[in-house]
This record gives sequence, structure tokens and C-alpha cells, in this order.
Amino acid sequence: MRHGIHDGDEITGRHLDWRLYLRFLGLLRPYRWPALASLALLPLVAVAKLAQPYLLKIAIDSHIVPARLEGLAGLAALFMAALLAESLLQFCQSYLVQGVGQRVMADLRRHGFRRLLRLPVAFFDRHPSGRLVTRMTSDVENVGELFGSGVVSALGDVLTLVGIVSIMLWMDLELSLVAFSVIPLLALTLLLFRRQMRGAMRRVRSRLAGLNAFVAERIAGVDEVRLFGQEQRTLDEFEELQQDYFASTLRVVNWDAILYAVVEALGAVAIAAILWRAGGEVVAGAATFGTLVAFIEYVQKFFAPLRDLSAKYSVIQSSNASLERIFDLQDQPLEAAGRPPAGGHNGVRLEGVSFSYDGTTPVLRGVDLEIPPGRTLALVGDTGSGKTTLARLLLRFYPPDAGRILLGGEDLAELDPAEVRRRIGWVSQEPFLFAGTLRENIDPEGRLAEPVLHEVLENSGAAAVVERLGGLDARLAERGRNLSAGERQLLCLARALAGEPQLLILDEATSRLDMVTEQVVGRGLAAATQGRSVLLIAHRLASARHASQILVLRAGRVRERGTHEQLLAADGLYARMWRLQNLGLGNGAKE
Ligand SMILES: Nc1ncnc2c1ncn2[C@@H]1O[C@H](COP(=O)(O)OP(=O)(O)OP(=O)(O)O)[C@@H](O)[C@H]1O
Repeated sequence: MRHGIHDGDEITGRHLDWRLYLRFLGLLRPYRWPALASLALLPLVAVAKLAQPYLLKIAIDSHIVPARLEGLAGLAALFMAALLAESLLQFCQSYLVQGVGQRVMADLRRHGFRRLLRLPVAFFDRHPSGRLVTRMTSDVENVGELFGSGVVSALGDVLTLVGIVSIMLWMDLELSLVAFSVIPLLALTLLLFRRQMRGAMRRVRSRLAGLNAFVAERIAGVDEVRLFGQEQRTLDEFEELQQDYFASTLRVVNWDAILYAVVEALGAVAIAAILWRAGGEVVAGAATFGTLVAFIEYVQKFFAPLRDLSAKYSVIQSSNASLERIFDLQDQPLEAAGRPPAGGHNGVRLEGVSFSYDGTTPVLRGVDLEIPPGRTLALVGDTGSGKTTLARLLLRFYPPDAGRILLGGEDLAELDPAEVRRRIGWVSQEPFLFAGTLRENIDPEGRLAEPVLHEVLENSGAAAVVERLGGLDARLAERGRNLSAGERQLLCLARALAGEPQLLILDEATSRLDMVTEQVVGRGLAAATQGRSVLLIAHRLASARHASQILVLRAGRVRERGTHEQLLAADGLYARMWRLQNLGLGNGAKE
């Protein structure tokens, strides 16, 4: 079995945890009336079903055997009425129960998705998206089935079984004991089956989630898959996961088939025992012919729900695993809330901020910085030195382990994260756009008037892209795939400016643009960022040189700070980086 993102979602709860089902009952509360009505119909269905063999017995014993035909037509009509009533009641019962099941599913999806959107970003570092999609889709479906085809119909089956046993005992005690002599064997089979199914259903759920996670990841990176013969390796890995899933499903199917066959065989043994015993009694006059026929009917009706119970048991088992997963999602702590910011705008400050993703490896160490309104702070440093992490902390995606971040003079930790993000514009290293129109992407809340929107497009240099695509109502493909990386970057820049942020974070925001476009954007940005704090993360030092202050980060620590000129004069890390970058350009390091 592979490890990594495709594994590790096995939830090791108890087998059939009743607390889960009690919690599940809570989900039914809004639909208690149709749910109760469907339950109330169960005994009626059972009565209609169980009346039929008894009517048969009366017809045989009171009319057919003594050759008394009057009243037989009435009995036949009664038999038909019982049959029709069974079908009709069954229909109403299924209709109600499936309706409730579907509504519970819709609720679970709605709550699950709402929850997902409010979980801390760190949660998504640990949970691959494919697995989460499985929780939102097939796990939810399983739980919906739990009510629809699981618990309620299992209750109906139990009711039918109790009814059959009672009628048979009442009709003929001795014959009943003969028929039920197979019950110990049956109990043993069910016990064995239950044990084998333990874990098997859970494995199926987990393997499916792993498979989905793998497929989702490889589809997202399909271009990379095609490189260097990755297709074959991907197919091999897929095959391995698929085999695992296939094997675990097959095990469930096998045990289901075995149980079905054993229950059928035991049913046949019970009927044979009745024929042998009751046949003798009928000949000796101790039992009637009608009793024999009714018994055979009842025994058949007894074993059919038992067989079905096995299928329902699988549904219940499977939903147990799904319930664990869904409730696990619902129990995840939400992102810490906070109060709305007071609205002051005196820039951003970091005081002694340290952070680590895993609690052991420090990524930022005691970072202090300040970006007053109207100023640009450029953050430069090696790959992996913690620049993007610092931006993520500012966006309140993660809380710092030590130190404080102040936005407009207020501690970020105390502020409402949604409000904080509304005040920050962010253009990430990997520009991401949603499928939909350009307008929906740039101004999702539809707040901006058309002239303002056009000014934003001009300032961000995205106006030409929008025009070329056919205006703001042009549609983008998933993730904006129908655009170049630079075009995506320009649109993300426009989106960030459209939010009229206090703080603008540009993480390599112009790295994918050609020189001319970068210059146009630079001029536009200079106008658009007036009065705002700007954090500019840059690898190309040329784009950082005009910043009010430049910070050089190395291994999470601020190693140098100052203006371009000051840092060059200090002849330290920055000056070395500057010389290296300019060497290739041939314009010397003397600037
Ligand atoms: N979600 C994450 N979980 C765990 N570690 C992470 C995560 N994101 C980044 N890191 C680690 O944190 C360190 C800093 O990453 P960060 O993205 O902040 O670097 P960076 O300075 O922005 O690099 P680059 O110049 O390549 O963009 C890296 O060592 C990286 O491996």
C-alpha cells in the first residue's frame, strides 16, 4: 500500500459506534414527521404481508379441502386486497423514507461545504482535496442510504420477523420448533459474517478516498504527468491503488455472496424439515394441509428479510465508516473568530514574529518590520527563506508562534479573519482564477461601478487582456487555463486592486510579465497604491530597488534592512545578490 497523501485517512473508530447513530438521529430532527410517518407505516406493511399466508390457510382448510366453495371468492378478494395494500403501503413508506434520506444528504453536503470553507488553512495542508471530495460526495451518499435503505427497512424486516415467529408459534408450536431448529446455525453464520465485515467496509471507504485523492492530484498536474514518461508511472501507481480498492470491495462482495448462499441453504433445510414433519402430521391428522402450506409460505417470508438484512448490514457498516468521516469534518475546530477591525489605517507591523509549520522547524525567526501607509517594503531572499510564509501570516492563514502582527494598530490575532482579508489584496506566486466571467473574478461582490472597474483594469495593466478576451463578460476556463500565466497574473492584480485594500501583498506578482508590460504595470501600480501599504516579495532585485525599504531574509531571519542605496553601500548579502543578478545583464553593479 502506498503512503503519503493517498493514505492516512483510516479512521480507527469502534465497530458500529452507537454514539455516531445517536448523532445521526439529530440530523433527522428537521424531518421528524415524514420520518415518523414512514416508521408508522412499517407495522401496517408487515400486517398486510403476514395476512396473506394465513388467508391461504383459511382458503385451503375451510374451503378447498372440504370442497365448500361459497366464500372462497371473498377470500380471494381479501387476499388480493392484502397484496395490493402491501404494495401501496410499501410505496408510500419508501417514498417518505427516500425523501428524508435525500434531504439529509443535501443538509450534510451543505453543512460540510460551509464547514470546509471556514476551516483553518493548515487543515488543507494535512488533507488532500480528493479525500475531502470523497467525504462530500460518496460518504454523504452512504449516510443518506443509511436512513433510506438501511435502518428503516432493517426495522421493517425485524418487525416482519417477529410477526412471523409469533404467528408460527401461535399456529403450531411443535412445527415452529422444527422450522426454527436451523436458527443456531443461522446465528453462527451471521456472527461470523459480522466479524468478517468488520473493518472491510471501512477499508473500502478509505481505499476509495485514496483513489479519488490520487486521481484529483494527477488531473490537476496532468501537464507534468505527461513529462518524462510520467504516464506509465502514474498508471502503475493508479493500478496499485485501484487493485487495493478492488480487493477490498471484492472481499465485501464475497462475504455478502457467502451469507446469501448460506441463508438460502438454511431456508431450504427449514422447508425440508417442515415438509418432512408436517407431512407426517397432515397424514396422521394432527395438522391441517392449510397449516403446512402457510408454514412453507411463512418460512420463505422469514428467510427473505434475513437475506436482505445482510445487505442492510453492509449499508449500516459502510455508513458507520462514512459517518465517522463526516462527523470528523464537522468536529474540526473552525478558524478562530475575532472582532471587526476598528477601521484605522496606520499600516502594518510585525513584532518579533516567529513561526513554524510543523512546530519544530522554524521558518520565521523574530521578524520585525513596519510598512506605514503609502510605503512599499520589499522582501528579498533565497528560495525557501520564508517570504511567502510571512505573507500568509499577514493574511491570518496561520497564527504566529511568537510575536504579534498589527494591522492598523490592532493585533491580527484578535480580528475577524474575513474582515482582515477584506482589507488585504494579495497576488500570489501562483495566480488562481475561477471558472466564470472576468467580472465575477475581478469584482466578485459586484461592488464597483463600471468607471472604477475600468480604472482598476488600467492600473493593473489588465485592460488590454480584458479587451482581447472580449470584455468583462468573457468566460474563463477552470483555473483560468485559457490564459497565459502572465495574463492570469495581470487579472489577479486587478482583482487585488479592486478590493481597495489597505495592504497590498505582491508575491512575485509581475514575475511572469515581459519587460514592457512590467513597466506599464509598475507605472499603474504607483498610482493605484498611493496611501496603501505595499509588501513586495521579489526575486528580481530590479523590481525591489525603488521600495521605501528592503528587507533581506535568510533562513527566516531578517539579515539586512535599508534602502537600495544603503544596502549597496553596506556591501553585504544584498549587494552580492545585486551584483550577481546584474552580471548576467551586463549593466554592472555600480548602480
Ligand atoms: N504548507 C507548508 N507546510 C509545511 N512547510 C511549508 C509549507 N509551505 C512552505 N513550507 C516551508 O517553509 C519554508 C519557507 O517557504 P516559503 O514559501 O515561505 O519560502 P519563500 O521564501 O517564499 O520561497 P520562494 O522564494 O521559493 O517563493 C520552506 O522551507 C518550505 O518548505
